[in-house]
Amino acid sequence: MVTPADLAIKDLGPCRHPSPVAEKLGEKATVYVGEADKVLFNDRLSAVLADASGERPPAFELAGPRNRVFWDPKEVRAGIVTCGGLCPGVNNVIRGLVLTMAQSYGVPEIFGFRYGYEGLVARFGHAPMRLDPRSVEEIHRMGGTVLGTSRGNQDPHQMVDTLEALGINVLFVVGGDGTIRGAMSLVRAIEERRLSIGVVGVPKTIDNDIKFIDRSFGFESAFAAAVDVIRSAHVEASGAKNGIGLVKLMGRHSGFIACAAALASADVDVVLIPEVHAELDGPCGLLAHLERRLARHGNAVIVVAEGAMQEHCTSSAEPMATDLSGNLKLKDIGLFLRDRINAHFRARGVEATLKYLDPSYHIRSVPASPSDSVYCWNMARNAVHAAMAGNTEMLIGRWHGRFVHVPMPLAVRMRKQVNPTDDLWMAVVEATGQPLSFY
Ligand SMILES: Nc1ncnc2c1ncn2[C@@H]1O[C@H](COP(=O)(O)OP(=O)(O)O)[C@@H](O)[C@H]1O
Ligand SMILES: O=P(O)(O)OC[C@H]1O[C@](O)(COP(=O)(O)O)[C@@H](O)[C@@H]1O
Repeated sequence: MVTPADLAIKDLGPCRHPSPVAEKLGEKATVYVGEADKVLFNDRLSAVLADASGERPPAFELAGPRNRVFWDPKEVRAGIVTCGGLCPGVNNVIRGLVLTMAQSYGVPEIFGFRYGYEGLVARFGHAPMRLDPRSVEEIHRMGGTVLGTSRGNQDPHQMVDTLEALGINVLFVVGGDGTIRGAMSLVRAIEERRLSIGVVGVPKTIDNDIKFIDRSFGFESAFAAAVDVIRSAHVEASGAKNGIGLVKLMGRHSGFIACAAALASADVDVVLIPEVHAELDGPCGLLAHLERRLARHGNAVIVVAEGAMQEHCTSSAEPMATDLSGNLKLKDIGLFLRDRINAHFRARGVEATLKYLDPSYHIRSVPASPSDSVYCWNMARNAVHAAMAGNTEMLIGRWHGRFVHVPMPLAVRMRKQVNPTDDLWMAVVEATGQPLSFY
């Protein structure tokens, strides 16, 4: 077995050291490439990956400030862009990037590109914002992103045109898997032109579904907001005869928000997530379970992740629509369940009162919680340290409690999902008393 001490720089696997930016500048390159003791080797992950694909396990360089930096801070013109869906803490990350660049390194010019990757394409006419410590002083108090965001693919060459025209040499992308893929195509275009521009990512996902990020920023704030809504659903359900509270939460492919919010509220009787198949009908189906629950307790609270049970409301004949970024547009499982549950009890002559709550956009637009605020700050400052050290095509990860440098291609290779045989799902099953699956 390989141990950290065995890992020389050449064994860093897919990490790009020295970075392509450093390689291009040859003699001028002074990038600090790390030492063996700065490398985090992950046994558990190695076992998983080796089993699945026989591939060499990845090793991550620990994040943090370096003794020597690649860029002369006085010559840095930095850019920040935020893409995809909103998430609590994006403003904290912007603020952290600006403050660390300006105050720790003395970077003189920082541009905030507006409305996601659109802001990097001249024809949209979104002039970049100038950012400095003063302009970002208060932004962490608000949800959302002061830069704006968007979905939709943009031509990487047109985006590089803008970076080149403004003389940007370090770009921070704050976004999810789509944004990271966009950043990778941007890096290809930068390389084709043999430019020296580093691209560093801060992973953003309310769904908590990016690999090598134990817990994504904003996730905790979002599920804390969901807990309040679940409480209301519980109050409504308890106050009615055969009361049912049905809460739909975000989570396209991963049910982390639903699981965490259900566990934190302790008021939930059924959790439905994309990773665990659920039948509606039959003795082991959801409807029969609900009937039994109402007979015994007189009320029930259900939390459903938006990506759960999609097979019940889509037909294979009907092509799935996509949003501008190419993400599948899901059918509304909340409304579908509301109607099916109501119809089921009506058909049986059982008087039931169902209240449906959909707080999706509410929970992702709240300001960051105190612990997410600390986390965002650490993500941002480590991203700046990584960028100043000359890294590119990487993002800041948090893996087994350590901030690390994760190559972008590795981060998007597979999606993080709830494992139905692992602790989180077991905890949900034990807390709710629901079966392992409705199947
Ligand atoms: N494969 C891809 N190649 C290039 N750009 C992409 C790709 N996938 C998504 N993008 C772009 O990245 C941005 C954010 O992607 P999106 O999927 O909307 O959100 P997120 O980054 O949160 O997953 C959008 O502008 C989108 O068009
Ligand atoms: O804002 P939109 O386009 O309605 O998107 C909703 C989607 O955005 C999310 O909140 C986050 O999605 P991304 O990570 O792709 O940005 C999903 O949970 C949800 O399905």
